[in-house]
Amino acid sequence: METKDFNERKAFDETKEGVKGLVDAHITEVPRIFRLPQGTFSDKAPSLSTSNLAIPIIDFTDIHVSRERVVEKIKDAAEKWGFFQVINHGVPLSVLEEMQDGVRRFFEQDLEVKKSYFSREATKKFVYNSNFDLYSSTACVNWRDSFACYMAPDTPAPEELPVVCRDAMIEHWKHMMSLGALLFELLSEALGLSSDKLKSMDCMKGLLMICHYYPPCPQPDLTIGTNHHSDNSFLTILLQDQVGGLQILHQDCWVDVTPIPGALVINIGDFMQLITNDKFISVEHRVLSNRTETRISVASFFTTNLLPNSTVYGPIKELLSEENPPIYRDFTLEEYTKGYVKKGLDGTSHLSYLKL
Ligand SMILES: O=C(O)CCC(=O)C(=O)O
Ligand SMILES: [Fe+2]
Repeated sequence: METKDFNERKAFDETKEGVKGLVDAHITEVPRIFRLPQGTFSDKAPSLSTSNLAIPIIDFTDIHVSRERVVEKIKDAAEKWGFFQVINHGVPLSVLEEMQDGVRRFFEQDLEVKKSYFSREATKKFVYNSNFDLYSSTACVNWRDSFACYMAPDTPAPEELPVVCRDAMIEHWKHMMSLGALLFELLSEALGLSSDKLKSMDCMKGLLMICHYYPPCPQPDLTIGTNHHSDNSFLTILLQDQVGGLQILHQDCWVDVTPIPGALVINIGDFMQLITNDKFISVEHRVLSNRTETRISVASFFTTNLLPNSTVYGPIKELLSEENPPIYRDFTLEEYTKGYVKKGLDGTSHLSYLKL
């Protein structure tokens, strides 16, 4: 990173006010460090023929009576899209709405209180900052502020969480654990394995909750809310509001993940692609900025990421054969995540790092 770039990033960081601070100061032009390289949006625009493509929507209403049908749909979505939306998943709408309100309350609270949570220390339970990869990524800084908290395996005590979003986070986390358990069962079945296979591999041991706040942007075409990336998780459950802007790369086209009230977006992460030996795919996605509205999202990542965890993962033996030999070497989540964080969301996949 050039010195000029570094200095500008540091100055931004030291305000501890994030992107919201710039917007509150009524800037009219996007600062240099947030600007995308020219032409970014012209490479893979959704073409006319694919603009009506939509990621699968799976209804869990009758899951108890038609589990096989749901498993079939999940299998198809995990193999071809890496993304699907779930409706009638059992998480009450009030819990989801309260979580979004909690995120808004956190970012819009008294500035000094908010700044007291500002940190880049990976060991802290709860951290608020803007762009986790601010000092490592060579890509432009993103138009987004975030806070992050490991909710499992060691769930924080309520006092360790900000008062404005504490109850909402705990309630949301409980529901993510039960929905996560169901999803890991269904995914195991979709792989032709016993229902508890993925859970028994500790895929849900860790849950990292990251809440994003995307302020409106005066020049949305010059920057981006989240650079394209795939997730370093086994599975991610995403709650997005109704603003829109999330897109996934499908058959070389960017496809909108259109918000559906009450739905949750589910996506396969890198670790799932690795252990399924590419049967399920971890798909790249990004978030566009917009001129008028603040967007809020809550991502629940099933992973222990940087927490100490010596479990060694590799392609699941039962899925391998002579015709389907392992594509990836063994790894730990910590090792993978260190490389992922160092690289940052620079638009390249980290999966190739483990290729045999
Ligand atoms: O804000 C979103 O909708 C997506 C965020 C995301 O992709 C992530 O946190 O990995
Ligand atoms: Fe993501």
